Amino acid sequence: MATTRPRVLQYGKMPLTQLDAELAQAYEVSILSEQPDPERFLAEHGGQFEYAVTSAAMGLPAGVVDALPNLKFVSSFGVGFDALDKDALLRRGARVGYTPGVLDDCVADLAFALLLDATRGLSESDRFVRRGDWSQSRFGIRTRASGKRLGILGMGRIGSTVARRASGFDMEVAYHNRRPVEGSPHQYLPSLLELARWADILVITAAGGEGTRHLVNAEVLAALGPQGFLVNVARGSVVDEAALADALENKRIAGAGLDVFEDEPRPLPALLALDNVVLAPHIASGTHETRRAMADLVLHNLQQFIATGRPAAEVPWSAAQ
Ligand SMILES: NC(=O)C1=CN([C@@H]2O[C@H](COP(=O)(O)OP(=O)(O)OC[C@H]3O[C@@H](n4cnc5c(N)ncnc54)[C@H](OP(=O)(O)O)[C@@H]3O)[C@@H](O)[C@H]2O)C=CC1
Ligand SMILES: O=C(O)C(=O)CO
Repeated sequence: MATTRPRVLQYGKMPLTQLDAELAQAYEVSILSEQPDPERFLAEHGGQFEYAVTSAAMGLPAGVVDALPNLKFVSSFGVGFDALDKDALLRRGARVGYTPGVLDDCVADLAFALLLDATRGLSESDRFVRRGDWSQSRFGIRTRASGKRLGILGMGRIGSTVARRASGFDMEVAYHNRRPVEGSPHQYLPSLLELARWADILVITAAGGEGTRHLVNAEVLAALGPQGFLVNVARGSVVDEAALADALENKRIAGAGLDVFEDEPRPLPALLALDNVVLAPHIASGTHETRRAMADLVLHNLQQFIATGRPAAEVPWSAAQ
């Protein structure tokens, strides 16, 4: 007897190619971005899908959710859920799975890579050597990273992994969240401005979305000060990028390391012209090991939901339904 495989709407190609193949093997998959006319496809076939797969980067807009009247579950590749339309999903009563925890180490590693690069001028020194400048001049001396005060905005899963890395660099750690973390050995500062004044290096690991939009603004950057460094591995939306470019250009902060931007994949052009900022194309979770673990959780969440009505890892506002 022929078995019918569940139909899955995949919003676009996944950030791990094997996952596209694995999904297609286990389910009857339609990739929306591959349809010649996605809107027409949704209008004609939207009612056939109970399950959808997407990623933190692609998200899922209200227009798509609204065109899937029977949607029950979305499995998202990534831990950030700011690009998934919460209101539309809650209206639909669809649940949402995501991939927390499995990427913490690699994201914290990249935060440290950016921190060390920004403070020690590693990328800039690489450009210096390749240009042949070494035979004519000396590369300027830079700022020590170890032993400094590390401020963490967002002491969650990734923030606390960054804090563990910091102990190996003999750093003092303080943090700001909306609420202190029970049992945390680190100092809690009730305002971001206080944290920025205290810190030598401010690392952003807070969730993105409207609640954190432009938390790091010109005032916070001024508080960080001309010797201070900013590292962002969370979301570009947490930082006022124009204010950051202005602070970097006018040396109101010393430097920055950024993996995320307000309008990806288009960092503000002003940033591209500056030597005191290191730019990465949103790669913090981009290792073979971590992307594999994320893919496994995307598949597991989908299987679990189909079997039991609950995914293994569910976005908090979805679980609260
Ligand atoms: N660059 C990349 O490739 C990646 C980026 N990310 C980003 O990192 C983010 C963090 O992930 P993760 O650590 O797992 O998430 P968690 O939910 O564990 O941590 C988020 C932290 O943000 C804090 N926070 C939320 N809102 C505010 C606010 N308004 N002011 C201050 N602090 C706030 C929370 O504390 P509280 O609730 O007490 O305020 C919490 O400590 C993700 O949301 C994602 O956007 C994740 C993976 C990869
Ligand atoms: O997981 C996330 O939220 C990302 O940004 C990509 O890993």
